[in-house]
Amino acid sequence: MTAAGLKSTPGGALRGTVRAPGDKSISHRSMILGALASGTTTVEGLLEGADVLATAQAMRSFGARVEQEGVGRWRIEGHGGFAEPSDVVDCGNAGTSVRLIMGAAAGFALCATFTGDSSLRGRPMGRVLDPLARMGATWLGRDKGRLPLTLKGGNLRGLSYKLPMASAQVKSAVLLAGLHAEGGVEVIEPEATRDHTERMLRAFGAEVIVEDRAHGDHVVRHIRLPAGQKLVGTHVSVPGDPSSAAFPLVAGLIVPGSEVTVEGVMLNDLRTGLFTTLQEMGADLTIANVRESSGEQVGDITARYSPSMKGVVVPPERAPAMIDEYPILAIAAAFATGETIMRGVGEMRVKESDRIALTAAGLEACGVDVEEEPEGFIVRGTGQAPRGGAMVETHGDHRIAMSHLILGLAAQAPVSIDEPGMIATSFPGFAEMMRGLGGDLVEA
Ligand SMILES: O=C(O)C1=C[C@@H](OP(=O)(O)O)[C@@H](O)[C@H](O)C1
Ligand SMILES: C=C(OP(=O)(O)O)C(=O)O
Repeated sequence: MTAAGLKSTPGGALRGTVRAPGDKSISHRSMILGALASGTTTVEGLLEGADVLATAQAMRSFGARVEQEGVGRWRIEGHGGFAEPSDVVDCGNAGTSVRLIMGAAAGFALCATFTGDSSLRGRPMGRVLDPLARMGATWLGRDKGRLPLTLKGGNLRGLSYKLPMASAQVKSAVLLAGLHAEGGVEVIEPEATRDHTERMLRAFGAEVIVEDRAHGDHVVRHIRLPAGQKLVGTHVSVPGDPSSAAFPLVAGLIVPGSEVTVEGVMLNDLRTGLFTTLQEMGADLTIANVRESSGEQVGDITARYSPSMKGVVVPPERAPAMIDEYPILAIAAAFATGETIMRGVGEMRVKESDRIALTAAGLEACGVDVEEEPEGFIVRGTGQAPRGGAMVETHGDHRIAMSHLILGLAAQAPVSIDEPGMIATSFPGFAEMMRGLGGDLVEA
């Protein structure tokens, strides 16, 4: 028997105020740093999505006590280090989970075998294994460092590592390994990526030195973690996830008559590239009540129906600040007039799916003119609602699923997706939230 899909049908205006679910990146890190630290870490607002729950389970297998105390409220008792797991560590669908945990584990004299679901087993791990091997870790696995693989850590040397691609996961893996490397580590970022690991390491008591150095008109970020850091448990309040808020907000922009507010959205400028881009397209997107929470700015974002959006060229250097948001940007672009050109996003091809290929295929199936390039794509909108009326294959990718369901709320005919269960990796409660705003989403 195959599981039912999910179908979204165009209907009336979306209206209401909702709260963004907890940020996935920060939720993963709160579990991992809590387990590495000595003492108690308490977390509120944790995203209880499948990806983060996989990290919680992994932290138990490395010896931490991890308990849920209420909705979004968790307690982690860390022992100041990782113990050797007695079984395979399964990180499910979560790239952030496995890459950060491999980095953290490499600092200890232990042997751990990692695996994941079929999507994660197809994703490149060499990008993390290369710097870890240069620090002295060893690993054994199949070709090109695909999972499953076994990592042996301990006795690490320091490293100065220039990131070959803009990846916060690789940066974080090196920094976490660096906690137990002789001489500390330095990561050099030609393009700044989300800085949640650096911020949270500081909140746990570590010294992290960040320096932006000008090279001509380009700024290169140097992040240094000196040797001998001790992490101490703390309290983490997780802000709302801008990558999840993107879905109800884009729905508000494209469904006629809508007004949707998402409260408590993190506004870290290394995450808000989508909102900047939508405003450049002419979207009626306003940010209010900006405040600080646990070292991050948060605000309430309101999206009002915006029938006159225009296509734009998205600057490639903005990609790290919105890398997970291109599929939903492409949906907004399909309702705008003119070309939206998205380049410098080759990293999209190595996410949960090849997101350039699947976004292009899904939009084309819904009657949208899309041109795929090796490292980007162009969406040509007509200013009219696209035809819709397709069953979109998601290859188990939560963001591809949610993006096309949002399209279906404003297209001329319903859109269905397969594998709706995967949405819970990052946004459990997505369908209920959209229904609460007035969206017609039903099993199909
Ligand atoms: O560090 C993180 O929490 C993440 C970094 C990004 O991946 P890359 O580091 O591969 O760019 C992003 O796509 C992912 O959803 C979460
Ligand atoms: C790419 C993503 O996550 P991860 O790399 O953690 O699987 C995502 O959530 O869009």
